[in-house]
Amino acid sequence: MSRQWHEFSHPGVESPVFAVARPATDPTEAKALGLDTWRELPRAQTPPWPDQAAVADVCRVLDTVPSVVAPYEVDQLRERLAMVCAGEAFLLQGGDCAETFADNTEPHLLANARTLLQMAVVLTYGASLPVVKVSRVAGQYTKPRSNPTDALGLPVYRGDMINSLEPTAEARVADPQRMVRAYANASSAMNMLRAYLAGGLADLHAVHTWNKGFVRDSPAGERYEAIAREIDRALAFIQACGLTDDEALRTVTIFCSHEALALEYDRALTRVAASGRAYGLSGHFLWVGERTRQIDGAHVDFISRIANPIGVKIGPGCTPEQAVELCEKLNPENIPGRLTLVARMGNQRVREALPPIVQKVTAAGHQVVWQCDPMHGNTFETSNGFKTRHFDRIVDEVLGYFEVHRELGTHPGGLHVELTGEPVTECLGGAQSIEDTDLPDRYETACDPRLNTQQSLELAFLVAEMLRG
Ligand SMILES: O=C[C@H](O)[C@H](O)COP(=O)(O)O
Ligand SMILES: C=C(OP(=O)(O)O)C(=O)O
Ligand SMILES: [Mn+2]
Repeated sequence: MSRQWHEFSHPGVESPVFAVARPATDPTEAKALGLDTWRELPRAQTPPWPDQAAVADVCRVLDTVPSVVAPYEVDQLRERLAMVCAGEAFLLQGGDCAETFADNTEPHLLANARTLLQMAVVLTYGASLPVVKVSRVAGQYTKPRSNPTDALGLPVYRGDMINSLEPTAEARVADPQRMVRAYANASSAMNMLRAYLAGGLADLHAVHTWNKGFVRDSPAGERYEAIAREIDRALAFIQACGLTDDEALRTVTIFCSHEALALEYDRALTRVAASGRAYGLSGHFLWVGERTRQIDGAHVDFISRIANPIGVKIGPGCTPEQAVELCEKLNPENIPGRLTLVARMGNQRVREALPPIVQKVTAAGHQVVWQCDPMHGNTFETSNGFKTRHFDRIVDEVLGYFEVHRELGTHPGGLHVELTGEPVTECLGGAQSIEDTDLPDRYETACDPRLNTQQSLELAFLVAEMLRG
């Protein structure tokens, strides 16, 4: 057998891969691109930095470091999301509510990636469509909060990029140096993920073998056997056709995403591409949360200036008119794949709150990806003091979201979930019947309760059933 490898790929010198982006530090250029306009605007959830000069010092460092992602990757994601927009693909986004520096470890990152990939295989089969995989990773270090103080009366934890979860007054002081640590952690997370993915972590056969293990061991496995068997048969068919060595079966891309909340960080990691357009290169996909989506506010302005695919969370308080305004401001050129509207209505509201929004946005001709976040509208506190969500309500919200889109003839484009690849006990229910008395066993989240591995896969199988109608 000859031993040979391809040392060089040949993208061609015209390829965007060769087009190096530059720091967005030239004041005239930055002004023309509007990259600092947000600084003059009302801003919710501002990190309480005690020393603005220290913030500026840190940002000067981040202004010129190698970015976490590259512009051509960002464009690639936007193109894939354009397929979602056109009903030709499905979007799966998931990961920790809040990443932490302590948990930015290989085991944690790989477990989360593996769970996302396992879900993606099931959904690919269920939807008979390619699945775009986006993780909440490599930058999900900031949190908007309901109250400025916690139950102990301390300044609230706002994510590892801003302060520490440790419950002391000193640890809760916002520290801009944390942005440098966030950048270092984000870059190393992407570095490791890219390496494992290139090495075959996403091999379709391996991922399906893990899923078969899940079906075998899950108390509700029987319900999922039919789909698992069908996937088995499809893979056997592919093998019989001699397609097993296809590169596409072994490698996939996982894009990274986070909430654009600490705007100082995302602005500092903005670069100007060769095209002259600004890219937020702290992540492939940046979104603005329910608490910061004010149309004339800082966050919406900032993401309006970058060329990335972007998202906005919309809760039950969002009016159809507000949704249309967001589309006009964030995607004036109506570029497909540019804007994702992430509905997080709660299972009791989704069936009445979502249709008028979808109708109005569609009637106005806006092309958006419709994504369902069935987590954030279904959070409550148990009598023993744990912030949690019930699996049944999560499933019901997804069901409601599919019903709405089926009724309106629009594409239910994707799912956005908080999950981890570890056997935590943070959300109630699922086949393991987690109850409130089980929550203290492994309640490890730094912010919101995540689906554990089993619950994530169960959700994927249930959604695959829904997708098959
Ligand atoms: O992740 C989302 C928000 O940060 C979270 O739901 C707000 O949580 P809080 O109500 O505990 O502040
Ligand atoms: C804060 C979040 O969501 P939302 O803005 O929808 O509350 C989140 O996704 O963690
Ligand atoms: Mn959350």
